[in-house]
Amino acid sequence: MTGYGRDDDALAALTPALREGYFAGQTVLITGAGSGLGRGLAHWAARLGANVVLCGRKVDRLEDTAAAIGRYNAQVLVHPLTIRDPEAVQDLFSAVAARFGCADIVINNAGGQFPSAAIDIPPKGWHAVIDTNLGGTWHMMQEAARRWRDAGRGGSIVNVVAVTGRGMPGVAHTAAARAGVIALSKTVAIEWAPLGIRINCVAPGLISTTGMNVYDPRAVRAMTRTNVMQRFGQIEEIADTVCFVGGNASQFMTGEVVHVDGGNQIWGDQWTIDKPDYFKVDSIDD
Ligand SMILES: CCC/C=C/C(=O)SCCNC(=O)CCNC(=O)[C@H](O)C(C)(C)COP(=O)([O-])OP(=O)([O-])OC[C@H]1O[C@@H](n2cnc3c(N)ncnc32)[C@H](O)[C@@H]1OP(=O)([O-])[O-]
Ligand SMILES: NC(=O)C1=CN([C@@H]2O[C@H](COP(=O)(O)OP(=O)(O)OC[C@H]3O[C@@H](n4cnc5c(N)ncnc54)[C@H](OP(=O)(O)O)[C@@H]3O)[C@@H](O)[C@H]2O)C=CC1
Repeated sequence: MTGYGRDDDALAALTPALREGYFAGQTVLITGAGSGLGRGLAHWAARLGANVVLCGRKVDRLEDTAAAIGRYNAQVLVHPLTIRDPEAVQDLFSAVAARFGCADIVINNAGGQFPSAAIDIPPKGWHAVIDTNLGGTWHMMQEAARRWRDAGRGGSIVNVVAVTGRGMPGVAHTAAARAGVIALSKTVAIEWAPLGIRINCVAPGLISTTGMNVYDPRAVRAMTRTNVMQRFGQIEEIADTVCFVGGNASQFMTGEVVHVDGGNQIWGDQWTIDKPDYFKVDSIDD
Protein backbone atom coordinates (compact mmCIF):
# COMPACT_ATOMS: atom_id res chain seq x y z
CA MET A 1 0.00 0.00 0.00
CA THR A 2 1.31 3.42 -0.90
CA GLY A 3 -0.07 6.92 -0.58
CA TYR A 4 -2.25 6.45 -3.69
CA GLY A 5 -6.01 6.28 -3.35
CA ARG A 6 -8.38 6.72 -0.43
CA ASP A 7 -9.08 4.31 2.41
CA ASP A 8 -12.60 3.52 3.61
CA ASP A 9 -12.60 6.08 6.41
CA ALA A 10 -11.45 8.80 4.00
CA LEU A 11 -14.23 7.84 1.55
CA ALA A 12 -16.81 7.82 4.35
CA ALA A 13 -15.74 11.32 5.41
CA LEU A 14 -16.58 12.70 1.95
CA THR A 15 -20.07 13.59 0.70
CA PRO A 16 -21.44 12.51 -2.71
CA ALA A 17 -22.55 15.41 -4.92
CA LEU A 18 -25.89 13.75 -5.69
CA ARG A 19 -28.85 14.04 -3.35
CA GLU A 20 -29.49 11.53 -0.59
CA GLY A 21 -31.72 8.70 -1.83
CA TYR A 22 -30.69 9.18 -5.49
CA PHE A 23 -30.51 5.37 -5.92
CA ALA A 24 -33.26 4.45 -3.44
CA GLY A 25 -35.00 1.21 -4.40
CA GLN A 26 -32.47 0.48 -7.15
CA THR A 27 -29.83 -2.21 -7.49
CA VAL A 28 -26.39 -1.11 -8.61
CA LEU A 29 -23.91 -3.76 -9.79
CA ILE A 30 -20.23 -2.79 -9.71
CA THR A 31 -17.37 -4.85 -11.14
CA GLY A 32 -13.88 -4.40 -9.72
CA ALA A 33 -15.49 -3.43 -6.42
CA GLY A 34 -12.71 -4.74 -4.18
CA SER A 35 -10.32 -1.86 -4.81
CA GLY A 36 -9.76 1.64 -6.11
CA LEU A 37 -12.51 3.30 -8.12
CA GLY A 38 -14.83 0.30 -7.75
CA ARG A 39 -14.56 0.41 -4.00
CA GLY A 40 -15.24 4.15 -4.03
CA LEU A 41 -18.26 3.49 -6.25
CA ALA A 42 -19.50 0.90 -3.75
CA HIS A 43 -19.37 3.55 -1.01
CA TRP A 44 -21.20 6.04 -3.22
CA ALA A 45 -23.91 3.60 -4.35
CA ALA A 46 -24.58 2.43 -0.79
CA ARG A 47 -24.73 5.99 0.53
CA LEU A 48 -27.12 7.02 -2.23
CA GLY A 49 -29.54 4.29 -1.15
CA ALA A 50 -28.88 1.40 -3.58
CA ASN A 51 -28.79 -2.33 -3.07
CA VAL A 52 -25.20 -3.02 -4.07
CA VAL A 53 -23.70 -5.99 -5.92
CA LEU A 54 -19.93 -6.30 -5.53
CA CYS A 55 -17.97 -8.27 -8.13
CA GLY A 56 -14.33 -9.03 -8.86
CA ARG A 57 -12.07 -12.05 -8.78
CA LYS A 58 -10.76 -11.89 -5.22
CA VAL A 59 -13.52 -12.66 -2.74
CA ASP A 60 -11.56 -11.44 0.29
CA ARG A 61 -11.30 -7.94 -1.16
CA LEU A 62 -15.01 -7.94 -1.99
CA GLU A 63 -15.89 -9.06 1.55
CA ASP A 64 -13.69 -6.28 2.84
CA THR A 65 -15.59 -3.73 0.75
CA ALA A 66 -18.88 -5.21 1.96
CA ALA A 67 -17.76 -4.83 5.57
CA ALA A 68 -16.63 -1.25 4.93
CA ILE A 69 -19.95 -0.18 3.41
CA GLY A 70 -21.87 -1.97 6.16
CA ARG A 71 -21.82 1.41 7.92
CA TYR A 72 -24.50 2.68 5.48
CA ASN A 73 -26.95 -0.21 6.13
CA ALA A 74 -27.23 -1.07 2.44
CA GLN A 75 -28.27 -4.52 1.20
CA VAL A 76 -25.10 -6.05 -0.26
CA LEU A 77 -24.44 -9.11 -2.43
CA VAL A 78 -20.85 -10.28 -2.87
CA HIS A 79 -20.31 -12.37 -6.00
CA PRO A 80 -16.76 -13.25 -7.09
CA LEU A 81 -16.15 -14.02 -10.77
CA THR A 82 -13.92 -13.28 -13.68
CA ILE A 83 -15.78 -11.19 -16.23
CA ARG A 84 -13.76 -13.01 -18.91
CA ASP A 85 -15.95 -16.10 -18.45
CA PRO A 86 -19.38 -15.61 -20.09
CA GLU A 87 -20.94 -18.48 -18.13
CA ALA A 88 -19.74 -16.97 -14.88
CA VAL A 89 -21.32 -13.69 -15.98
CA GLN A 90 -24.65 -15.49 -16.59
CA ASP A 91 -24.41 -17.03 -13.10
CA LEU A 92 -23.77 -13.57 -11.65
CA PHE A 93 -26.95 -12.16 -13.19
CA SER A 94 -28.91 -15.19 -11.96
CA ALA A 95 -27.60 -14.61 -8.44
CA VAL A 96 -28.59 -10.94 -8.66
CA ALA A 97 -32.06 -11.91 -9.91
CA ALA A 98 -32.51 -14.34 -7.02
CA ARG A 99 -31.53 -11.74 -4.45
CA PHE A 100 -32.79 -8.41 -5.78
CA GLY A 101 -34.56 -9.02 -9.10
CA CYS A 102 -32.99 -7.28 -12.08
CA ALA A 103 -30.06 -4.95 -11.58
CA ASP A 104 -31.04 -1.37 -12.50
CA ILE A 105 -27.57 -0.01 -13.15
CA VAL A 106 -24.50 -1.98 -14.24
CA ILE A 107 -21.13 -0.30 -13.78
CA ASN A 108 -18.37 -2.04 -15.75
CA ASN A 109 -15.36 -0.77 -13.88
CA ALA A 110 -13.19 -3.94 -13.71
CA GLY A 111 -10.11 -3.83 -15.87
CA GLY A 112 -6.47 -3.01 -16.08
CA GLN A 113 -3.29 -3.36 -18.05
CA PHE A 114 0.45 -3.37 -17.59
CA PRO A 115 2.86 -0.79 -18.96
CA SER A 116 4.91 -1.98 -21.91
CA ALA A 117 6.28 -0.60 -25.13
CA ALA A 118 3.81 -1.82 -27.76
CA ILE A 119 6.56 -3.55 -29.69
CA ASP A 120 7.32 -5.76 -26.66
CA ILE A 121 3.81 -6.80 -25.59
CA PRO A 122 3.75 -10.63 -25.48
CA PRO A 123 0.78 -12.45 -27.08
CA LYS A 124 -0.47 -13.74 -23.72
CA GLY A 125 -0.36 -10.24 -22.23
CA TRP A 126 -2.17 -8.81 -25.27
CA HIS A 127 -4.94 -11.40 -24.90
CA ALA A 128 -5.20 -10.89 -21.12
CA VAL A 129 -5.78 -7.17 -21.54
CA ILE A 130 -8.14 -7.44 -24.53
CA ASP A 131 -10.12 -10.33 -23.02
CA THR A 132 -10.57 -8.47 -19.73
CA ASN A 133 -11.25 -4.92 -20.83
CA LEU A 134 -13.10 -5.51 -24.10
CA GLY A 135 -14.31 -9.12 -23.86
CA GLY A 136 -15.25 -9.02 -20.18
CA THR A 137 -17.04 -5.70 -20.49
CA TRP A 138 -18.93 -7.05 -23.51
CA HIS A 139 -20.05 -10.21 -21.66
CA MET A 140 -21.42 -7.99 -18.89
CA MET A 141 -23.17 -5.61 -21.32
CA GLN A 142 -24.78 -8.36 -23.36
CA GLU A 143 -26.01 -10.37 -20.38
CA ALA A 144 -27.43 -7.26 -18.69
CA ALA A 145 -29.26 -6.35 -21.91
CA ARG A 146 -30.67 -9.88 -22.35
CA ARG A 147 -31.99 -9.89 -18.78
CA TRP A 148 -33.63 -6.49 -19.23
CA ARG A 149 -35.12 -7.50 -22.58
CA ASP A 150 -36.49 -10.74 -21.14
CA ALA A 151 -37.97 -8.87 -18.17
CA GLY A 152 -39.57 -6.32 -20.50
CA ARG A 153 -37.82 -3.40 -18.90
CA GLY A 154 -34.85 -1.11 -19.50
CA GLY A 155 -31.71 -0.35 -17.57
CA SER A 156 -28.51 1.66 -17.55
CA ILE A 157 -24.90 0.66 -18.21
CA VAL A 158 -21.83 2.73 -17.43
CA ASN A 159 -18.52 1.56 -18.87
CA VAL A 160 -15.39 2.94 -17.24
CA VAL A 161 -12.88 3.39 -20.06
CA ALA A 162 -9.83 5.66 -20.52
CA VAL A 163 -8.78 8.75 -22.45
CA THR A 164 -7.98 7.14 -25.80
CA GLY A 165 -8.51 9.98 -28.29
CA ARG A 166 -4.83 10.90 -28.75
CA GLY A 167 -3.43 7.41 -28.20
CA MET A 168 -1.98 5.99 -24.98
CA PRO A 169 1.77 5.38 -25.42
CA GLY A 170 2.95 2.58 -23.14
CA VAL A 171 -0.44 0.84 -22.94
CA ALA A 172 -1.41 0.16 -26.55
CA HIS A 173 -3.37 -2.95 -25.58
CA THR A 174 -5.64 -1.03 -23.25
CA ALA A 175 -6.00 1.85 -25.73
CA ALA A 176 -7.27 -0.67 -28.29
CA ALA A 177 -9.59 -2.37 -25.81
CA ARG A 178 -11.08 0.86 -24.42
CA ALA A 179 -11.54 2.38 -27.88
CA GLY A 180 -13.34 -0.87 -28.70
CA VAL A 181 -15.61 -0.48 -25.69
CA ILE A 182 -16.42 3.10 -26.71
CA ALA A 183 -17.32 2.04 -30.27
CA LEU A 184 -19.33 -0.88 -28.90
CA SER A 185 -21.18 1.36 -26.45
CA LYS A 186 -22.15 3.85 -29.15
CA THR A 187 -23.33 0.98 -31.38
CA VAL A 188 -25.54 -0.73 -28.82
CA ALA A 189 -26.79 2.61 -27.49
CA ILE A 190 -28.58 2.70 -30.85
CA GLU A 191 -29.52 -1.00 -31.11
CA TRP A 192 -30.81 -1.21 -27.55
CA ALA A 193 -32.59 2.15 -27.35
CA PRO A 194 -35.89 0.46 -28.29
CA LEU A 195 -35.38 -1.77 -25.23
CA GLY A 196 -35.09 1.27 -22.96
CA ILE A 197 -31.40 0.59 -22.30
CA ARG A 198 -28.95 3.48 -21.99
CA ILE A 199 -25.20 2.95 -22.35
CA ASN A 200 -22.62 5.60 -21.54
CA CYS A 201 -18.89 5.65 -20.89
CA VAL A 202 -16.88 7.57 -18.32
CA ALA A 203 -13.24 8.16 -19.27
CA PRO A 204 -11.10 8.89 -16.21
CA GLY A 205 -7.82 10.69 -16.66
CA LEU A 206 -5.12 9.75 -14.20
CA ILE A 207 -6.77 9.02 -10.89
CA SER A 208 -5.02 8.37 -7.60
CA THR A 209 -5.81 4.73 -6.76
CA THR A 210 -3.76 1.76 -5.59
CA GLY A 211 -3.93 0.63 -9.26
CA MET A 212 -1.08 3.12 -9.81
CA ASN A 213 1.27 0.67 -8.07
CA VAL A 214 1.83 -1.20 -11.34
CA TYR A 215 3.61 1.84 -12.81
CA ASP A 216 7.16 3.02 -12.31
CA PRO A 217 7.12 5.73 -9.58
CA ARG A 218 8.92 8.13 -11.97
CA ALA A 219 6.20 7.63 -14.59
CA VAL A 220 3.52 8.14 -11.92
CA ARG A 221 5.11 11.42 -10.79
CA ALA A 222 5.18 12.58 -14.39
CA MET A 223 1.52 11.58 -14.81
CA THR A 224 0.43 14.34 -12.43
CA ARG A 225 1.82 16.86 -14.94
CA THR A 226 -0.19 15.57 -17.90
CA ASN A 227 -3.36 17.59 -17.56
CA VAL A 228 -4.14 21.28 -17.38
CA MET A 229 -4.96 21.01 -13.67
CA GLN A 230 -1.52 19.52 -12.97
CA ARG A 231 -2.75 16.95 -10.46
CA PHE A 232 -4.23 13.46 -10.11
CA GLY A 233 -7.97 13.12 -10.15
CA GLN A 234 -9.56 11.65 -7.04
CA ILE A 235 -11.86 8.65 -6.62
CA GLU A 236 -14.81 10.79 -5.53
CA GLU A 237 -14.55 12.89 -8.69
CA ILE A 238 -15.09 9.75 -10.79
CA ALA A 239 -17.72 8.32 -8.43
CA ASP A 240 -19.86 11.47 -8.64
CA THR A 241 -19.77 11.38 -12.44
CA VAL A 242 -20.43 7.63 -12.76
CA CYS A 243 -23.42 7.87 -10.41
CA PHE A 244 -24.77 10.89 -12.29
CA VAL A 245 -24.39 9.13 -15.64
CA GLY A 246 -25.74 5.79 -14.40
CA GLY A 247 -28.80 7.17 -12.65
CA ASN A 248 -31.90 9.11 -13.61
CA ALA A 249 -30.21 12.51 -13.54
CA SER A 250 -28.87 11.67 -17.00
CA GLN A 251 -31.93 9.94 -18.44
CA PHE A 252 -31.71 11.83 -21.78
CA MET A 253 -28.08 10.79 -22.23
CA THR A 254 -26.94 7.70 -24.12
CA GLY A 255 -23.95 6.77 -26.29
CA GLU A 256 -21.96 9.51 -24.53
CA VAL A 257 -18.33 9.47 -23.37
CA VAL A 258 -17.79 11.76 -20.40
CA HIS A 259 -14.15 12.66 -19.81
CA VAL A 260 -13.17 13.35 -16.21
CA ASP A 261 -9.53 14.02 -16.81
CA GLY A 262 -8.49 17.52 -15.76
CA GLY A 263 -8.37 18.42 -19.46
CA ASN A 264 -5.93 15.65 -20.43
CA GLN A 265 -7.84 14.93 -23.63
CA ILE A 266 -6.97 18.43 -24.87
CA TRP A 267 -3.49 18.89 -23.41
CA GLY A 268 -0.55 17.00 -21.95
CA ASP A 269 1.04 13.73 -22.98
CA GLN A 270 0.52 10.61 -20.98
CA TRP A 271 3.50 8.30 -21.05
CA THR A 272 3.18 5.27 -18.79
CA ILE A 273 6.72 4.25 -19.66
CA ASP A 274 9.81 6.45 -20.01
CA LYS A 275 9.28 9.10 -22.71
CA PRO A 276 11.77 8.50 -25.55
CA ASP A 277 14.36 11.28 -26.03
CA TYR A 278 12.85 11.82 -29.48
CA PHE A 279 9.83 13.48 -27.85
CA LYS A 280 11.68 15.55 -25.23
CA VAL A 281 11.52 19.27 -26.00
CA ASP A 282 14.97 19.89 -24.50
CA SER A 283 16.47 17.42 -27.02
CA ILE A 284 15.71 19.84 -29.90
CA ASP A 285 18.91 21.31 -31.35
CA ASP A 286 19.17 25.11 -31.46
C1 LIG B 1 -2.62 3.91 -18.39
C2 LIG B 1 -3.06 5.16 -17.79
C3 LIG B 1 -4.47 5.17 -17.36
C4 LIG B 1 -4.92 3.98 -16.66
C5 LIG B 1 -4.57 3.71 -15.39
C6 LIG B 1 -5.10 2.52 -14.74
O1 LIG B 1 -5.90 1.83 -15.29
S1 LIG B 1 -4.54 2.18 -13.17
C7 LIG B 1 -5.42 0.78 -12.56
C8 LIG B 1 -5.62 -0.39 -13.37
N1 LIG B 1 -5.32 -1.63 -12.66
C9 LIG B 1 -4.47 -2.47 -13.18
O2 LIG B 1 -3.92 -2.24 -14.24
C10 LIG B 1 -4.31 -3.73 -12.40
C11 LIG B 1 -3.01 -4.39 -12.64
N2 LIG B 1 -2.89 -5.11 -13.89
C12 LIG B 1 -3.13 -6.42 -14.02
O3 LIG B 1 -3.63 -7.09 -13.10
C13 LIG B 1 -2.73 -7.08 -15.32
O4 LIG B 1 -2.05 -6.17 -16.08
C14 LIG B 1 -3.81 -7.71 -16.16
C15 LIG B 1 -4.91 -6.71 -16.52
C16 LIG B 1 -3.20 -8.26 -17.43
C17 LIG B 1 -4.36 -8.85 -15.34
O5 LIG B 1 -4.87 -9.97 -16.09
P1 LIG B 1 -4.52 -11.46 -15.67
O6 LIG B 1 -4.64 -11.60 -14.19
O7 LIG B 1 -5.27 -12.38 -16.50
O8 LIG B 1 -3.07 -11.49 -16.15
P2 LIG B 1 -1.83 -12.29 -15.62
O9 LIG B 1 -1.25 -11.61 -14.41
O10 LIG B 1 -2.16 -13.76 -15.55
O11 LIG B 1 -0.88 -12.03 -16.84
C18 LIG B 1 -1.21 -12.45 -18.14
C19 LIG B 1 -0.05 -12.13 -19.05
O12 LIG B 1 0.04 -10.72 -19.20
C20 LIG B 1 1.43 -10.37 -19.33
N3 LIG B 1 1.78 -9.47 -18.23
C21 LIG B 1 1.06 -9.26 -17.10
N4 LIG B 1 1.68 -8.34 -16.33
C22 LIG B 1 2.79 -7.97 -17.02
C23 LIG B 1 3.81 -7.02 -16.76
N5 LIG B 1 3.81 -6.28 -15.64
N6 LIG B 1 4.78 -6.87 -17.67
C24 LIG B 1 4.79 -7.60 -18.81
N7 LIG B 1 3.82 -8.51 -19.09
C25 LIG B 1 2.85 -8.68 -18.21
C26 LIG B 1 2.21 -11.65 -19.31
O13 LIG B 1 2.33 -12.12 -20.63
C27 LIG B 1 1.29 -12.53 -18.50
O14 LIG B 1 1.48 -13.88 -18.71
P3 LIG B 1 2.72 -14.66 -17.94
O15 LIG B 1 3.96 -14.19 -18.61
O16 LIG B 1 2.64 -14.25 -16.49
O17 LIG B 1 2.43 -16.13 -18.15
N1 LIG C 1 -6.74 4.88 -11.92
C1 LIG C 1 -6.68 5.46 -13.10
O1 LIG C 1 -5.94 6.44 -13.31
C2 LIG C 1 -7.51 4.96 -14.23
C3 LIG C 1 -8.24 3.80 -14.16
N2 LIG C 1 -8.97 3.38 -15.23
C4 LIG C 1 -9.74 2.17 -15.17
O2 LIG C 1 -10.66 2.24 -14.09
C5 LIG C 1 -10.90 0.92 -13.59
C6 LIG C 1 -10.62 0.88 -12.11
O3 LIG C 1 -9.23 1.17 -11.92
P1 LIG C 1 -8.53 1.34 -10.49
O4 LIG C 1 -9.54 1.30 -9.43
O5 LIG C 1 -7.62 2.48 -10.62
O6 LIG C 1 -7.62 0.03 -10.47
P2 LIG C 1 -7.68 -1.33 -9.65
O7 LIG C 1 -6.58 -2.17 -10.16
O8 LIG C 1 -7.76 -1.03 -8.19
O9 LIG C 1 -9.09 -1.93 -10.08
C7 LIG C 1 -9.29 -2.88 -11.06
C8 LIG C 1 -10.33 -3.85 -10.54
O10 LIG C 1 -10.69 -4.73 -11.60
C9 LIG C 1 -10.87 -6.03 -11.04
N3 LIG C 1 -10.63 -7.00 -12.10
C10 LIG C 1 -9.52 -7.11 -12.89
N4 LIG C 1 -9.65 -8.12 -13.73
C11 LIG C 1 -10.87 -8.67 -13.49
C12 LIG C 1 -11.58 -9.76 -14.04
N5 LIG C 1 -11.06 -10.51 -15.02
N6 LIG C 1 -12.82 -10.04 -13.55
C13 LIG C 1 -13.36 -9.31 -12.57
N7 LIG C 1 -12.73 -8.26 -12.00
C14 LIG C 1 -11.50 -7.95 -12.46
C15 LIG C 1 -9.82 -6.10 -9.94
O11 LIG C 1 -10.22 -6.98 -8.91
P3 LIG C 1 -9.65 -8.51 -8.79
O12 LIG C 1 -8.18 -8.43 -9.02
O13 LIG C 1 -10.08 -8.93 -7.43
O14 LIG C 1 -10.38 -9.23 -9.86
C16 LIG C 1 -9.83 -4.68 -9.39
O15 LIG C 1 -10.72 -4.56 -8.31
C17 LIG C 1 -10.02 -0.01 -14.42
O16 LIG C 1 -10.75 -0.51 -15.51
C18 LIG C 1 -8.93 0.93 -14.86
O17 LIG C 1 -8.20 0.46 -15.95
C19 LIG C 1 -9.02 4.10 -16.40
C20 LIG C 1 -8.32 5.26 -16.51
C21 LIG C 1 -7.49 5.76 -15.45
